[in-house]
Amino acid sequence: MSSSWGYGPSNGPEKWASGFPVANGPRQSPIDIVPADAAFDAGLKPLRLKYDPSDSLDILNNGHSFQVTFADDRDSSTLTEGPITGIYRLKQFHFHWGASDDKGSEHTVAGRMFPAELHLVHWNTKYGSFGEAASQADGLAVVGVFLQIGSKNESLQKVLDTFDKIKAKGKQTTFGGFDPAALLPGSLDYWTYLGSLTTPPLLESVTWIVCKEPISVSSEQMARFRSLLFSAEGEPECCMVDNYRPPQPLKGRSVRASFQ
Ligand SMILES: N=Nc1ccc(S(N)(=O)=O)cc1
Ligand SMILES: [Zn+2]
Repeated sequence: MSSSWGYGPSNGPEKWASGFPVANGPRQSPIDIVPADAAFDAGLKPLRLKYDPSDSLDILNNGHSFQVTFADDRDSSTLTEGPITGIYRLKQFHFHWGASDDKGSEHTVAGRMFPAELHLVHWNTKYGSFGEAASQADGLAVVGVFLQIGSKNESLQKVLDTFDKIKAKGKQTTFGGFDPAALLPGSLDYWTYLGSLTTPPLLESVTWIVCKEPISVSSEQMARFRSLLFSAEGEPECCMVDNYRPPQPLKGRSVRASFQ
């Protein structure tokens, strides 16, 4: 199971627990965020995101999503402040999306699904590498941003313009000089809680930071996401859609808000 997990009826989220028992653990992600239940915490600091476009390296179809990978050998693209302590380096960003505009996000807000969700993945530099950090309770911090249907997102379009080169699983191409800050909403108000990776290995090492304000994406741009394939060249074509895990039980966790 561990090498062939996916989002289909035979290998999807309902089947992951057999290969990854932590799937039923106490701090799994995503969750449904209920704003009325999220207590404002005046002790939460504003997010401090400092990204260097020269750190962006390449874009890859990994068979589950596509991801833009960053050089992480220096403190040049970092997340500090917010709910975390220390310095977390940006490793990659990727998305989750649906087969139609009425679904696709992993986190939901009072039961509302968005057509897609962006994840900016950072690791705690006290652990030396992403791999080491991923197994630590405070090892990772992921900033989640919802996408909602509206005007065309010109920054996102730069990413979508590479899709002809990464249509199939395993394809990658260079992608330098991209500033991920251009994908952030105007307000960095956020909800935060302790959770996990939302795909196998589902490690419970993530401080989740979910932005309240979505960014825009046009319906035509969402159609471009759906032109990617889960399948590799030479395999029967399988459209990359519905690559999201549904919300998981809160199990007594609290969600805090950085805003009133
Ligand atoms: N193996 N690396 C991963 C990194 C981030 C995520 S997520 N979707 O939780 O941001 C999942 C897996
Ligand atoms: Zn993700």
